[in-house]
Amino acid sequence: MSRESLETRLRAIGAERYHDRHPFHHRLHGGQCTPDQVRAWVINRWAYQAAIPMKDAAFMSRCTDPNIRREWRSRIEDHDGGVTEGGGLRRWLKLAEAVGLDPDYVASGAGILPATRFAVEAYVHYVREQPLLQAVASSLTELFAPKIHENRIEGLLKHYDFANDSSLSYFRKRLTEAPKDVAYGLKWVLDHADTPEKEDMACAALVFKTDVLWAQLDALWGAYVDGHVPPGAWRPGEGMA
Ligand SMILES: O=C(O)c1cc(C(=O)O)c2c(n1)C(=O)C(=O)c1cc(C(=O)O)[nH]c1-2
Repeated sequence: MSRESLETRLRAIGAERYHDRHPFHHRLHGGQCTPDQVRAWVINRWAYQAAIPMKDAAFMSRCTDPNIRREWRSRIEDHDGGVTEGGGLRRWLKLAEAVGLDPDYVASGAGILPATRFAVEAYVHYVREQPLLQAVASSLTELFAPKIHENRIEGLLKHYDFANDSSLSYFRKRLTEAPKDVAYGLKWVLDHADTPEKEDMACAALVFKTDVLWAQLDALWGAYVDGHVPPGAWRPGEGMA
């Protein structure tokens, strides 16, 4: 298979399975979420945000080639930032404050849905344990992230009072961060998936990752749209500023 056809295959996986197609995102971006459903999303998505730099550290701990580590380390910097200015994590907590939550509550990870925690942990374990090709390929959902971030900025600004440049700064910043990460990741995968078996492995990694993302939104829907909140998970009214 050529590089082009592998890239086409990877993009087709996104077109079919990326979480922009999930009904929770349609609801969120279309203005149909209640304030508590938005809060539930902010609280649970923190689990993913908090785990991303840890999975990138796990990835880097496995790289013997300093060239890969040099490229990869900005991902951790993007999320953690410096002591004074912070990074993506701190920007996420600005969103938490804007929707009325106590940022310390959100950052504590309390109230996160069990299925969300399991999905996020599965991603970190996957990147720690699978061959590097799959570990890199699993990050390629970011090929599809700028489009969902743009749609989200537009949808939230249009429909919700809490949305403004400050509360949505996380997403705005990702629009410039994600493309550089994914350009490197995609090239690396296309360079290294040089047999049909490896191509299949790269595609399977991307499918796995779309499942990680989808499962988090299924959990959110079950708890806060259908109303089956599991024991110990956040209940409206908790963790408010
Ligand atoms: O809002 C989203 O839909 C979304 C999706 C993804 C993704 O596709 O995994 C990431 C992000 N955002 C994101 O902000 C982010 O920093 C990020 C890092 C990664 C990764 O796998 O390394 N995915 C994503």
